[in-house]
Amino acid sequence: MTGLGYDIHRFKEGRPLILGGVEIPHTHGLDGHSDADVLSHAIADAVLGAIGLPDIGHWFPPGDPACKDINSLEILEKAASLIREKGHSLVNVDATLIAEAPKVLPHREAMQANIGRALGLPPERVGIKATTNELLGAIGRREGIAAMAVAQVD
Ligand SMILES: C[C@@](CO)(OP(=O)(O)O)[C@H](O)COP(=O)(O)OP(=O)(O)OC[C@H]1O[C@@H](n2ccc(N)nc2=O)[C@H](O)[C@@H]1O
Repeated sequence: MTGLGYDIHRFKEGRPLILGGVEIPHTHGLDGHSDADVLSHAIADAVLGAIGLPDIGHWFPPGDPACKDINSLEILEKAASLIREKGHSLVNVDATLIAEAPKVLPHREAMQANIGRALGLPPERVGIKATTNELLGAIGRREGIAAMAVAQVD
């Protein structure tokens, strides 16, 4: 089965920028109730969607004090454990980050390692790409970062 995930977060000054569990130097971080790791959120929704489970907002409700500043690698761990509990196994995930800045690909291997560890996958089964939005729309105006992902589950 295949699952699809999408997320977007606004930039906010004074927050660290966390993507795939890696803190990336930048002028702004992302706003959110959790650590706002937009990449991990998109991947988690793809994993959950592959077997028809409710999305991350169901398991980690926005505004729930228990989720305040949560490390989103924990969200990935939860998604992967739900897959295993239901008797399925994760085959691979693939994601694209959409951001004008900063350059994220220098951090690709660190993100692959973190996400792979959280999901129980080797790094080569965690695809991470990035693209700009060619200066178009909110992402093009550097107002935030979006991510989309797919997951394959047996
Ligand atoms: C990771 C967490 C941890 O608290 O917070 P953030 O760091 O993003 O703020 C949340 O799980 C982040 O959940 P996320 O799914 O992005 O939040 P929202 O967009 O506000 O959606 C919350 C819930 O409302 C549901 N929803 C959303 C839009 C819509 N038109 N109808 C809906 O029923 C979604 O299915 C989701 O379960």
